[in-house]
Amino acid sequence: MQAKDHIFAAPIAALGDFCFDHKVADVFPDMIKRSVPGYSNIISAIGMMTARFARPGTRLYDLGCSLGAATQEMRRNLTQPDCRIIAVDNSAAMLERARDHLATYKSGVPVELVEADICDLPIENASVVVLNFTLQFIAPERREALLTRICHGLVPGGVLILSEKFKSADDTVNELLIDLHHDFKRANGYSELEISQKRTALENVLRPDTPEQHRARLARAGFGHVDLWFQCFNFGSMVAIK
Ligand SMILES: C[S@@+](CC[C@H](N)C(=O)[O-])C[C@H]1O[C@@H](n2cnc3c(N)ncnc32)[C@H](O)[C@@H]1O
Ligand SMILES: O=C(O)C(=O)C[C@]1(C(=O)O)C=C[C@@H](O)C=C1
Repeated sequence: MQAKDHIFAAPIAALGDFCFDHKVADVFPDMIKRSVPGYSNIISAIGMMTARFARPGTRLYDLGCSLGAATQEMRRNLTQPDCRIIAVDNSAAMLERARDHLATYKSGVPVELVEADICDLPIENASVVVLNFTLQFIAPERREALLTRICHGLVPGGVLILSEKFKSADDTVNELLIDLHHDFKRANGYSELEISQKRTALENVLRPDTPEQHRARLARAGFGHVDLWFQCFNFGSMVAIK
C-alpha cells in the first residue's frame, strides 16, 4: 500500500520552504500522482521515447530521479545493448527509497544511482536525458548552463525530455490554469488548507517559466528541434532533439 500524503493537512505555524526530505520521500508516489495532471501519461511516454532514441553503447540520464519512476520506465523500454542508466538526485532520502524501489524489479539493464547536484554532474555519450519536473527547482540563473551541458553531452540525434510546471505569459490564462490545477487537486482529495499551505511552501523554490522561455533557452543551449508534446493545465512536457 502506498502511504498517503497528509503533509500539509494540519495547520503549520512556521511554514518553511518545501524540500525533498524523508517526509516527502515517504509519500512521494501518492503526492506526485495527486498533484501533477498527466504525470502517468508522461512517465509512459518517457518509456516510448527511450525505445525510440536509445542508441547502443550510450548512457541514459534521469536527472532529479526522486524514487526512480522514470528510471524504471526507461529500464523497461531499453532494448539496445551496452547501455547504462544514470539516475541522479541530491536528496539522500529520495535515493535511499529509489534503491529499494528499483531492487524490486528484475532487469539486465545497469542503473547507477548517484547522489549529486545535477549542475555539477558530467554528462557524456548520452542518447536520452530526462528532466521530469526537476529544472523548475534549479536556480533560474543556472538553468541555461545546465541545458547547454546536457546538449553537449548528447550524441547527435539524442533527446532531452523536459517536463515542467509552466506559467502562462497571459495573466488571465495563467490564473485560469492555476485554478484548474487547484480543481484537479480538490478532485484528488486535497483540502483548501493543503492546497494553500503547499502553494506557499513552493513559492520560493519552484519558479516556473513560460513555454516560450523554455523554447528560446533550449534553442540557445544548442538544440535544433524543440516542441511541446504534452500539456494539461499548467503542467507539460517538451521534447528537444540535438
Ligand atoms: C518533482 S521531483 C522529480 C520527480 C521525478 N523525476 C519523477 O519523475 O518521479 C524533483 C526532484 O529533483 C531533485 N532535485 C532538485 N534539485 C536538484 C539538484 N540541484 N540536483 C539533483 N537533484 C535535484 C529533488 O530532490 C527531487 O527529488
Ligand atoms: O503540488 C504542486 O503544486 C506542484 O507543483 C507539484 C509538484 C511538482 O511539480 O514538482 C511539486 C512538488 C512535489 O514534488 C510534487 C509535485
